[in-house]
Amino acid sequence: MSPQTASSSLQLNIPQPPSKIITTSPSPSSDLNGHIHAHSDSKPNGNGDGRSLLFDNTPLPNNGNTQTLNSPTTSNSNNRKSLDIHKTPSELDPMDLSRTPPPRTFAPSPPPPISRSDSFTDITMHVNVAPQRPDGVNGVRISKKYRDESELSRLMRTVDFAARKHSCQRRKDVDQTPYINHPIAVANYLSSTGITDVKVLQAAVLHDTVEDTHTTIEEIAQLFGTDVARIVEECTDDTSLSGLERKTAQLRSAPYKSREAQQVKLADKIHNLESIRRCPPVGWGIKRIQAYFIWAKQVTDVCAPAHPPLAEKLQELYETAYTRVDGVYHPCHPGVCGPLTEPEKDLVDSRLRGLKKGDKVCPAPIFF
Ligand SMILES: Nc1nc2c(ncn2[C@@H]2O[C@H](COP(=O)(O)OP(=O)(O)O)[C@@H](OP(=O)(O)OP(=O)(O)O)[C@H]2O)c(=O)[nH]1
Repeated sequence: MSPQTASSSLQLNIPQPPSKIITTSPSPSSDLNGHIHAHSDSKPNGNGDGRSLLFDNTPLPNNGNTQTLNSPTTSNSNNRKSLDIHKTPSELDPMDLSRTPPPRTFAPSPPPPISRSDSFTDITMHVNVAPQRPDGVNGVRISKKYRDESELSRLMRTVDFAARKHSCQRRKDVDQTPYINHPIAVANYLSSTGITDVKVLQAAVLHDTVEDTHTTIEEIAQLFGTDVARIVEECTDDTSLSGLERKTAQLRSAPYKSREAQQVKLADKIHNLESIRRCPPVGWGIKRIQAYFIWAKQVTDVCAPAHPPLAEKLQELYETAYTRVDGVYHPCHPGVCGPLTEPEKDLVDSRLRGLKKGDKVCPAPIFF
């Protein structure tokens, strides 16, 4: 949790259809009962040695019951990941996320399955979700005064809203970069790689507001519409879970998120990974960096078909990202990275030059 804000949480019931087939539409991202959790926390500026975040990257043998999720862009075909969708959660080793399946069938009387045809993940899933309530996000209408607004104006209002919400928060890097730089960068990754759907860009800008600030999904629905609110909800982790549980939950729910939420996820991860490569969070050792890369690749491999241009950039990052810790060069993703060349060593050095714990940080923000 952030040093700036106290932590509290409230639980909201977001109404959903009683039972539905997940194709590319809203997912059980927060939990599978249709609950989402709105939090008034800010990001932990936590440090750690990564001991609790070490994930096995060993590919599973395909036993015929396994759905293989392939990155479309990888030049490294032996890095494909398999998710066994037939084990129950209790059969899983929580430390072994490469073996973590997505949730199984939850609907008591499932309707006929419909295949996901817009991507080659081709997984069919029934999820039992909470019944619709009239007071949830489905019943929320965007405020009248915003209904005739231009898209550009709405996008700028979104950026302004997120900037206010994140104004007290800082990233975990040594410079304590203003937190808002992250959601803006996430939206920029999307718009610069061909995403023109303003709702996706708005959701990218807002994607951490519910998880990390005093913002509710209803507030977002009222100000920016239910489509944006749903994407944000899909990108919101349940912060009542432990860090490891959240990582597991992201892996499990990733295949069932809407295309739009998967696009935001890809951009979110690429910015976090680039940030780690350029300037790792203070206190992160190599084990924690590698654990984050290994886990992030598992998530982004699943989301890759939603936006191939970003998936390609991610693959390149996994194959080339090195970092240096205590004078030793390490691949950020040990399973995928190629050998480090001399020019790349210089690149790593120039990125990390002068970076050390306890360095003077940016001036403190001015509050009005
Ligand atoms: N790389 C990087 N991450 C930072 C920095 N400052 C804050 N973060 C946030 O920290 C999270 C990654 O750190 P973790 O240790 O894995 O997560 P945790 O603090 O939430 O447990 C990301 O949260 P998230 O957006 O919810 O993403 P994710 O964990 O869902 O990927 C990221 O946005 C920074 O300087 N560099």
